[in-house]
Amino acid sequence: MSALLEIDDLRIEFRLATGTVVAADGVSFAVEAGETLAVVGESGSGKTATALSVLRLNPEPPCVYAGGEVRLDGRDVLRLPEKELRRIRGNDVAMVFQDPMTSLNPVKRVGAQVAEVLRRHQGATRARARAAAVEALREAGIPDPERRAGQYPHQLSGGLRQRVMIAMALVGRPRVLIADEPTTALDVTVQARILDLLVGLQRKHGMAIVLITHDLGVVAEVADRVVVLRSGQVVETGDVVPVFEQPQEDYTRELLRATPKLERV
Ligand SMILES: Nc1ncnc2c1ncn2[C@@H]1O[C@H](COP(=O)(O)OP(=O)(O)OP(=O)(O)O)[C@@H](O)[C@H]1O
Repeated sequence: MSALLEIDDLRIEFRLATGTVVAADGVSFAVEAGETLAVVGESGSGKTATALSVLRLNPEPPCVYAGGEVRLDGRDVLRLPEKELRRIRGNDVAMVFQDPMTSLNPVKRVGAQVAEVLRRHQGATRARARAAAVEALREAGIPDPERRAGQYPHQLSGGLRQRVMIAMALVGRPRVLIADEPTTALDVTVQARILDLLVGLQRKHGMAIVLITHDLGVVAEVADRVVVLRSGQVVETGDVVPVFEQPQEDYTRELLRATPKLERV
């Protein structure tokens, strides 16, 4: 049986005037419903390029998907027509990024931004989308969501803005959530609350999470499995506890050494 999301021997190239950068060089991993898979590795190892490939969101050009497949329910996303890709984005697969200020529209009320996702992807009526948006904000842990829905991004704290992003990502009930450094910009206590929120929503809805992070403390706290990337290649993969307790590769050991404290191990 095939997994919900399977990345199979993926090769991503950025063909630049200065030469070709290989961001993914034969990357393979799979994620099941209800599971959290962390992708870790130093800066430039290909984490984000690999994550964006799941929705075919790397800019083409300079990006070329030069080999392999990204299968969602067995269908290769990289070979789907744009119309079907649009249906998958926000419906089956959603993303949360590091910096909500750049992803939110500064001149639009946050409730309307959440509602728009539903209208765009699911053709919901205005009234239903509005009600669902308030519910999504509530589910994302935003107090007094009716009032907050009428506010603009700059009126919210960084933590609340990230919760709005999570509401936008989850309002379409995606089966896969790709979270790229979702808490990196936040201070430590807010980080912990946002991670708790994601884990809670995952339990409730059974979605798969692909968590991109350089923070192995976060991985230890929330992930089931981990993929260690280096220069576009998977150097080590497995369940988090054995990989962290007995890493097989020097590169993984170095990453672990660079992490100040790991609570679970
Ligand atoms: N749009 C792009 N145009 C050109 N090169 C790119 C582009 N996106 C990524 N790259 C290159 O691909 C390689 C992998 O980048 P990627 O952003 O996936 O790494 P990363 O592991 O996510 O790093 P970070 O932790 O710094 O975000 C890097 O060499 C990067 O410069």
